[in-house]
Amino acid sequence: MAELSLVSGSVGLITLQSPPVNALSAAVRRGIVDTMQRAVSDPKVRSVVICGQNGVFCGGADIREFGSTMTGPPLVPMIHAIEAADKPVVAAIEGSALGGGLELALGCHYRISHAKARLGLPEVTLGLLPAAGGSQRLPRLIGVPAALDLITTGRHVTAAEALKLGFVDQVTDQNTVEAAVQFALSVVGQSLESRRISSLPCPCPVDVDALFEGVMQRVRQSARGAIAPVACVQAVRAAATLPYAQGMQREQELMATLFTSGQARALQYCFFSQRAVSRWSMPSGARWDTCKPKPVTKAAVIGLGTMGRGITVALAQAGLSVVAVETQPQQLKAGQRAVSDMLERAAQRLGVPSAVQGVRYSQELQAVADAHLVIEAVFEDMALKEQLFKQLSSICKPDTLLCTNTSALDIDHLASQTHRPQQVVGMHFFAPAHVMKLLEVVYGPRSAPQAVATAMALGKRMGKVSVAVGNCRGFVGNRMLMPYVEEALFLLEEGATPETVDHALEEFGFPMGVFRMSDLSGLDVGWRVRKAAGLVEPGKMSRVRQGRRYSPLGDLLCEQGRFGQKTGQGWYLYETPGSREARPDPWLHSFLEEYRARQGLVSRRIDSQEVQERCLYALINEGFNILQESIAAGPEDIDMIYVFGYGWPRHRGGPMFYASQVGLPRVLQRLEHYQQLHPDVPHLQPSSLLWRLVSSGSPPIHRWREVIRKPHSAL
Ligand SMILES: C[C@H](O)[C@H](C)C(=O)SCCNC(=O)CCNC(=O)[C@H](O)C(C)(C)COP(=O)([O-])OP(=O)([O-])OC[C@H]1O[C@@H](n2cnc3c(N)ncnc32)[C@H](O)[C@@H]1OP(=O)([O-])[O-]
Repeated sequence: MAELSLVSGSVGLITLQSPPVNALSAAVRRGIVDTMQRAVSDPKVRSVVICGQNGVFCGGADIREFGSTMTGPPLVPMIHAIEAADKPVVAAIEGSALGGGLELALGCHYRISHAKARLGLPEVTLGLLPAAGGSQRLPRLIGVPAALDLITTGRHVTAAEALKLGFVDQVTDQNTVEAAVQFALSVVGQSLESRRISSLPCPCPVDVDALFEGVMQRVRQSARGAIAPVACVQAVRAAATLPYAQGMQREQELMATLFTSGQARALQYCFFSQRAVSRWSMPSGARWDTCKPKPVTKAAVIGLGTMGRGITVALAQAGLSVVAVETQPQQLKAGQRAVSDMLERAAQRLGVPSAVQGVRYSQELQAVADAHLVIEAVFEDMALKEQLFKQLSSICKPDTLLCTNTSALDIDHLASQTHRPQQVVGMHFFAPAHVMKLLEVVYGPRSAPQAVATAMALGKRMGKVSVAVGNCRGFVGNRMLMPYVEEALFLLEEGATPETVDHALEEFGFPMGVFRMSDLSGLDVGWRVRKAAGLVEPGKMSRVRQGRRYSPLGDLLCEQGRFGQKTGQGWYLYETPGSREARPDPWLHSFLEEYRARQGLVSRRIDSQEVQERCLYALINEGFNILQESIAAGPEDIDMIYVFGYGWPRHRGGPMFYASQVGLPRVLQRLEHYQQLHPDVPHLQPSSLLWRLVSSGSPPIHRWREVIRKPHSAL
C-alpha cells in the first residue's frame, strides 16, 4: 500500500504504508507503481518525495513472501521506472533503508537521510544478494571496494557513514520528510541525467582481477561454506566489468542460484527464529504477552572473575547502575581495572560516552541490598553458591530477583536456599559475556513467570538473543554438547585423530572443531564437571562408568596437566602457554595408539561423513529429548542457542532445522545404524519424539510443536 498526496503546492509525496517496516510486499509494490504513474502524469506535480509511514523508510523485500510464488509488479522494472522519471524523485530516509529498501532509494535521484537512520544491503545475511539493482548501482555510486564491503558483509551503516561514502546527499536531524520536500522543490528543472546511477560508469580499480581474486579468497575463507558471499563478489564483479544491462542480467542469474537454496531457507529461518524466541512460553502456560516484566534500573554482580567482569560491562553499557562486589581485595582491584578498560575501549570504538561512572565497586555483600536484580558469577561450586544464596536471601529486598550465571548447577536447588524460590532464575551468559549474543534464561519449577519476563526483558535491553529454557543438567546448550563431545572421544578411541575430527566439523561450517574448542576453553573445565558427576576415577582406564560407555581420554590428559592453550598442551601443541595456534602433537598420536593397544581397540579409518553424523546426530537427538521434556518450547529455541552460543553455522539454520533439511527419516535411520554398532552408548538411542515425528510423516519444522503438544503414550 502506498498513498500519494500533494504537498507544498507541487511536490507529490508518496508514503509507503505497511507496518512495521514497510516491507516491499506485492501490495506495496503495486502501490508504488500506481502512485508513481499518477505523480509523473499529473502536471501539478513537479517533483516527488518517497517516504515511509511510522518513521521507517523500508525494510526491503517482504521476506515472508519468499516461500510462496511471487505476485504483483516485480521490483527491478518498478525501480527503473522511478529512475527514468523526468521529474526529480527524492527518497526521505528515516529508521531503516535496507535491502530492497535501499535499492529503491538508489533508484531515486536524491537521498535525504535522518541522522539516526540505518542503511545497508544485508541480503547476504539471508543467503541472498541485492537483486533489485543494488549490486550494480552501489558500485557505480561509491566505488567497487566500498560496495564490496557493504554487500559481502551486509552490515548496516549510519547516515553519517553513508554520506561520507557518497550514497546519501544530505543528513538532517530535523523532520526528514520536510527536509526532503524542501530539497525536492529546490531541484525542480535540474538535469537528471547524472542522477540516474545506472547510466554512470563504474569506477574501475587499476588491477580489477587482483582486487577480486583477493576479495574472493578472503570471502571464501570467512564464509566457511556459505554460498551467498561468493555470489555477492561475482555480482559486483559484473558491475565492474560489464555494461549495466548485462550486469543486471548477471545479478538476476546469480540470485536465481541462491533464492531457492537450502542455505537461504536456513538463514531466513534464523531471521524469524531470532525474533520468535523473544515470544517465550513456559509449560505452565505463562507467556511473553501475559507477564509484565518488573522495571530494573539498579543491578548487582557478585564475583569479578572473567564472567563477572563481562556481565558488569554488558549491564553498564545497557544503561543500568551497577554495583560489582568482590570479596578478594586483589581480585576486586584487578576486576575494577579490567571493567573500566573494557568500558573505555568500547566507548571509544562506538564514539559514545563511557559508562564507567555507572559502576560502583565494593568488598561488602551488603552493598547489593537495594538492587532490583542480582547476578552471581562466583566460582562454579555448589557449596559456595548455596552459602551465597542463603546470604542474599536475607540481605536483599523481598522482590529482588536473584539470578545465577551457573552453566550447569541445579537452579531449583539454589532456589531452595532462599525464602523466595519464585524470585530465582538462571541467567547463563557465554564468554566473553559482553560480546557473546546468547543468554539462556533458566527457570525452575518454582520460578515466577514475572521473574522470567524480567530476565528476558533485561536480556533484550543488553542486546542479547535471550532464550527461556527449563532447568535440567546442562540446561539446553551444554546438555546437547555432552553427547557431541562424547562421540568425538569415542571416535578417537576407534582410530580418528583430533585433526581429522576437527577438520570434518570445520568442513561442516563450525569456526572450530570440538578438540580445538576444548583446548580454548580448557580441558580442566569439563574435568571438573565430570568429577562433580562422579564419573572420574583417577588413573583408571575402565571404559564403562555408571553403566554406560565412557572414554577416560580427557581425564588421562588432565591428570598430566594438559589443559589446552593455557598450558601449551592439550589435544594439540601450542608454541607457548596461552598461544592460540594449534599444531598436531606427535606425542598425543603415540599416546592414542598406546591407549588403543592397552584397551585392545583396533584402529580403523574414519571418514568425515561418520564424524559429522555421529557428533551432530547425537547432539540433535538430545535436542529432540529436550523438546519432548518441554525444557525448550520449540525447535527455534534450540537453534538460536546453538547459532548464537555454540558457533553452529548460521547457513545451516541450527541443529533442529538441519535435521529437518537432512530429513528426519534419514537422521533416525543413521542413529539406529550407529546404535546397533555401539549398543553401550545410550545417547544414540533415537528419541521417542523423533520416532513420533517420523511416524507422523515428518512434518515441516514449523509444525513440530503440534506433534510435541499432542498427548501420546510413552511406550
Ligand atoms: C530484492 C532485495 O535485494 C532483497 C531480496 C531483499 O530486500 S531481502 C530483505 C532485506 N532486508 C533485511 O534484511 C532487513 C530485515 N529487517 C531488519 O533487519 C529489521 O527488522 C529492521 C528493519 C532493522 C527493524 O528492526 P527492529 O528490531 O526494529 O524490528 P524487528 O523485530 O526486527 O522487525 C519487526 C517485525 O517486522 C518483521 N520484518 C522486518 N523486516 C522484514 C522484511 N524485510 N520482510 C518481512 N518482515 C520483516 C520482523 O519479522 C518482525 O516481525 P514480528 O517478529 O514482529 O512478527
